[in-house]
Amino acid sequence: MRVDIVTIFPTFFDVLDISLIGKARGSGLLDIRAHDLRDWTHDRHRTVDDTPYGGGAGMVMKPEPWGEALDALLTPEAVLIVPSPAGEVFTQPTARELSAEAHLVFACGRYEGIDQRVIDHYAQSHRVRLISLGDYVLNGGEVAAMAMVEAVSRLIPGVVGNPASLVEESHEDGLLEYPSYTKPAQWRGEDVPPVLLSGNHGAIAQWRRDRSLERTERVRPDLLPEAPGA
Ligand SMILES: O[C@H]1NC=Nc2ccccc21
Repeated sequence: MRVDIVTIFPTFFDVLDISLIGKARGSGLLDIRAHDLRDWTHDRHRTVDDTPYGGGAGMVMKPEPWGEALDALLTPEAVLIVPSPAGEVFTQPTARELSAEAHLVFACGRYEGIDQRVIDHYAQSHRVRLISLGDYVLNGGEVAAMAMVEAVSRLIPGVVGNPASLVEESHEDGLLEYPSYTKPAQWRGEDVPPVLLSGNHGAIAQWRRDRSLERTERVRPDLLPEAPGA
């Protein structure tokens, strides 16, 4: 998978050089590149924003630099992802969908966002998706893009060493993950649940399922299968 990220803070994505994503980049499984939007400006101040038509606080990102950057980076099959609080909420099914794509281009907006004409222009020729991380306010799209790149990349075969570890995870089966334990069997007077030491795989699977349902019911009842809209 190829991933292009356009941002005014390209060094923000240096962190992608480490850990699993870094290894996958090295092995060619992932081709992730961060680009500085200002490379597509031509004035002395490398201007990327201006005051909003209609007035109001804040600044809006100008369409020209975005047009030049996206013309340079988009391929016909690319999905243009615009992190935005006005977008669909990013979920594990979204991550799974996007992990099947060949090319993702993230347009990270700052300030009050990107001139709407950029989104409308590319929607005529490409699949464009506005995606929100959730109902809270960030200063720009970079943190959202980072979260999405990690959630999507780890689903690509070969990126995460043991694919089985992708299955028993929170939200993979639609429920929250059961609690996990490792050695020592006793710690500060607390014992590991005995069933986990029993070697009875059927009982262990049942215990884990019960804990997963219990936790989901307590913390995220909206995820339960019979919940409306689940
Ligand atoms: O305001 C944030 N809320 C959720 N997602 C976002 C994505 C990009 C920019 C800003 C946000």
